Formats: sequence, C-alpha cells, structure tokens
Amino acid sequence: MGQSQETPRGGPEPYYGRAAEAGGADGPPAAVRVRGLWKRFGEQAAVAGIDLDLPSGRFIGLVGPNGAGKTTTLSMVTGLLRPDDGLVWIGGRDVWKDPVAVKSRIGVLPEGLRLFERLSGRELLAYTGRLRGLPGEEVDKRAAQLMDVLDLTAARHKLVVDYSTGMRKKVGLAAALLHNPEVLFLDEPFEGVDPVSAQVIRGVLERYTASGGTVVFSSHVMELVESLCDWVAVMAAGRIVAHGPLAEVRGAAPTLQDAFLSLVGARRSGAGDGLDWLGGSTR
Ligand SMILES: Nc1ncnc2c1ncn2[C@@H]1O[C@H](COP(=O)(O)OP(=O)(O)OP(=O)(O)O)[C@@H](O)[C@H]1O
Repeated sequence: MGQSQETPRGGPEPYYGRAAEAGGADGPPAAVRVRGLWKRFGEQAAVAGIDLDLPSGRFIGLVGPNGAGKTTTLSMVTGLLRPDDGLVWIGGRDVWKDPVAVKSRIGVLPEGLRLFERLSGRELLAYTGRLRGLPGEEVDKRAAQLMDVLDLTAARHKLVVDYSTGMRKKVGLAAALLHNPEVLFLDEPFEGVDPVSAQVIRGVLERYTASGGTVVFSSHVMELVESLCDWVAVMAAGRIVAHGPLAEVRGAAPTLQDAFLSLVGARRSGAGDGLDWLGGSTR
C-alpha cells in the first residue's frame, strides 16, 4: 500500500512523461499527477500538501470521512478552485498553465451541479456539445445515444428544472461524457440516486473504463467503492493516508469499510456516550 509523502513546499516536480508512470516503469502512465497540493480556508488546511499519482484506465475511488478534503481536492484537480500551492498534471499537461487543453480532455460532474435550468435535457446536451466544439450532427447522435442509455429519452423535452435528483445526475453525466473525455471526475455521483438509476450509471461507467477511460469518483459508500473500484485513495484531515490497488489498501481487513475505519481512526464504540437522555426510558 502506498503511503503519502509530502513534497517540500515550493519544490514540486515537473511531469516526467513515461518515466513518471504510476505503475512503475512497466505500468500504465499516470492519468493524474498531483504534487504538493495545498488549500487553506482561514486557519484550516482543507488539503494539506498531497502527492498522488492516479493510474490511467482504472476505476478509482477517492474516499474519506465528511470534511476530509475530497471535494476541495477534486475541485483543484479539475481547474475549478485555484490551489494555494502545488501542481496538477492531467495527461502530462499542467491544469493551471494549460487549462483549455486539459479541460478538453476531462469530464466533470461536480458536487452541487449547477445546470441551465430553463433548457430541456436535450437542449442542455446540444448546448454543451457545441461548446465543446463538436459538429451539430455528431452532438445530436451522441446526445440521443446517451439519453437512450441513461433512460432519459422520455424526458428529453422536459425542462431541467423539473428533473428529479437522479435525472439531474444522469443528464450531468451525459454532459460530462459527450466529448468522450480521457478522464472523468465525479463527485458523489450516486448520492440521491435510486438503485435502478445507480445500476444504469454504473453500467455506463464500466463500459467507459473498459474502453480505456479513467474514472475518478468520490464517495462515502464503501460497499459501492469496493464493488466498483480497482484502485482507491483514502483521505483524512486533508491528507492521503493510503492509496493503491483496492486489494492492497484493504490488506488483511475483511472489507474496505473495516480497513477505512482503522485508517481514518474512527471510533467504533461509544457513539452514543453522553446521550443518555435520548430515547423513551427517560421521558
Ligand atoms: N469554501 C469554503 N470555505 C471555508 N471552508 C471550506 C470551504 N470549502 C471547504 N471547506 C472546509 O474544508 C474542509 C474540507 O471540505 P471538503 O468539502 O473538501 O470535504 P469532503 O471530504 O468533500 O467532505 P464531504 O464528504 O462532507 O462532502 C471542511 O472542513 C470544510 O468545512
């Protein structure tokens, strides 16, 4: 299991191309390379100098308790939030020096996704596709196929404002996939999604990784991460506390949940201590 090492502040390394491969000299190239990434909000370090190499073509889970820094990390990695310090490369390009090139290669489903509410789902995808520079015919074809696979065809003319939570996630995912990105970043993609829609989303993502795409997604749901991901990074208090292939991070623990609880130092018992007023016996 890889343990995080901090890069000295102010001295992040450049991207070394194939020499920087995540899996070693013979492994696949790193899809995402992070060095010395920091973000502070006032006195608090939300992300405290993380280094990470995410291998390409994998289904990668970023897990951690509430407030661990997952959303802040994903926002900095995808060019949505400027880091205080550190560097990020995607496909060998510096996210903050070469944002247009990087953004053409990635798809992002951010937390609290904001959509153009007064467009229909179909119009939203047409608009997104044209913004991405795809020819109109190609946009129409891909949008129709994505809506079909994601079970949105019947709702294609409905305004996005009238979409349910799951439908919003699905149309957001379609928008993120439309230009066939190399790396897809998803912040809590299954939150608020019913099991049927979750299964549909899962099928699309599995197909995407099977054809060489890289998925990086954050989640609290360990069973989901364990069943979907082949590589995980565990965050706690702004740091990466473990990363690597799922089996290595899980180690001898019976489940990823058990490994996670011991890695993040969670309290297993005594959760109700001090709440002796709670319940019917004292009423
Ligand atoms: N804009 C902000 N201003 C101030 N503090 C922030 C801001 N964004 C995040 N934080 C703080 O940074 C820390 C990390 O937050 P972040 O949202 O990245 O965690 P997370 O791992 O995504 O949590 P969750 O699983 O609950 O979504 C938290 O303590 C949070 O309160």
